[in-house]
Amino acid sequence: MITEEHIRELLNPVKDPHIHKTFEETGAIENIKLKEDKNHVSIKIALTEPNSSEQMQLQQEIVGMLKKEGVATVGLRFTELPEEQRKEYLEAANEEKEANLIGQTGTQFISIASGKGGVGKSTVTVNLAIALARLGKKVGIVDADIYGFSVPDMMGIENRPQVRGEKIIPVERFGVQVISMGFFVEDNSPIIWRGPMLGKMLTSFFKEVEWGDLDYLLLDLPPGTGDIALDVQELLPSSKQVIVTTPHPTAAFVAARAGQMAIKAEHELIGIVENMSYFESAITGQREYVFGEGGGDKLAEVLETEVLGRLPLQQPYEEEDVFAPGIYQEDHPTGKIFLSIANKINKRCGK
Ligand SMILES: Nc1ncnc2c1ncn2[C@@H]1O[C@H](COP(=O)(O)OP(=O)(O)OP(=O)(O)O)[C@@H](O)[C@H]1O
Repeated sequence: MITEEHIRELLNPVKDPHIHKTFEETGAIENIKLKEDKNHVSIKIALTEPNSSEQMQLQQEIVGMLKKEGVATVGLRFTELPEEQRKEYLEAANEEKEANLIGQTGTQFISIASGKGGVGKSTVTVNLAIALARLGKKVGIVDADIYGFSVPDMMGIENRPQVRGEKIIPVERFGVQVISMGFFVEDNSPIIWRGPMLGKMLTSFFKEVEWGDLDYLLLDLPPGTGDIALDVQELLPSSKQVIVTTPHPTAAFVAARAGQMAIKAEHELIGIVENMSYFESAITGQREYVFGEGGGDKLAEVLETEVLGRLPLQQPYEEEDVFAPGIYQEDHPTGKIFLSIANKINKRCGK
């Protein structure tokens, strides 16, 4: 009959499927009981994620191993590792996964999401990235808004990325490293993308680009809660999210769905940016709430987060020497609001 010691020896190198640590490292084997008369073994094992599909596979693997050693029947019981240990392991595994993706550790991914199109998501992404760079941070943008990529135009980028060896070098503008779907499309022609291609495209934007050392990588996602948003949640499990809405209650209601999806996937919501909040008359200074009021606050209440800032309805200055139609200069009233939002985000991310 097999001994307890032999079972431990056999199972110690088996890995917890979600964190790639061995049972010996996690202390997963909580209990082993042998019934010699019936040649029966029962084992209690603690995992980071019990009841997953990976657990079924593991179960078969362990039963197979023990039967090979002559055990007649095997009873397995799975429990969860203690919460603190579990959290620590999962966070480390997430970081490792993301570091493998872009070839470095310590980058905070922030996805910029909205419920519907045209609310200013790309405007917020590029200006927030530039504001973070103005604070001295190393910042990148992935323009993953495949149907409506507008980042290159907004930033006035005319050149295309260079290729060095196997890697694509992002285009640098205003101190921000940029990769956009728009760089890889001829003549602005529309693209028809299907599910699996989207996932591949996003992975290439991380893996095949030489990002260098980044503090923040901002992702401009397509509006809504489609495939790309799901891919991001899968690929970047510790990414945080900022939601852009207009003050109109309907826009906020739609944006709530994007936020709820992030919460479900345990992604931290940093907060809401309310865009086109008001129009301020240059003559009288009086504010008019052209698109309604209260959307951002309502959304923050529903999603239990805060409004990071409210942006007025106002165009950037047109400066010929730095012509970039979507960028607010540092001394522009809206540029100052972006700096204040960037400061809040920086504090929240502990950078
Ligand atoms: N606060 C603002 N004041 C004036 N114009 C703005 C403001 N915010 C955005 N815009 C303008 O509104 C238009 C849409 O903005 P933007 O492309 O950022 O939205 P989006 O949500 O990313 O849209 P899409 O989902 O279609 O990509 C742009 O022309 C932009 O310049």
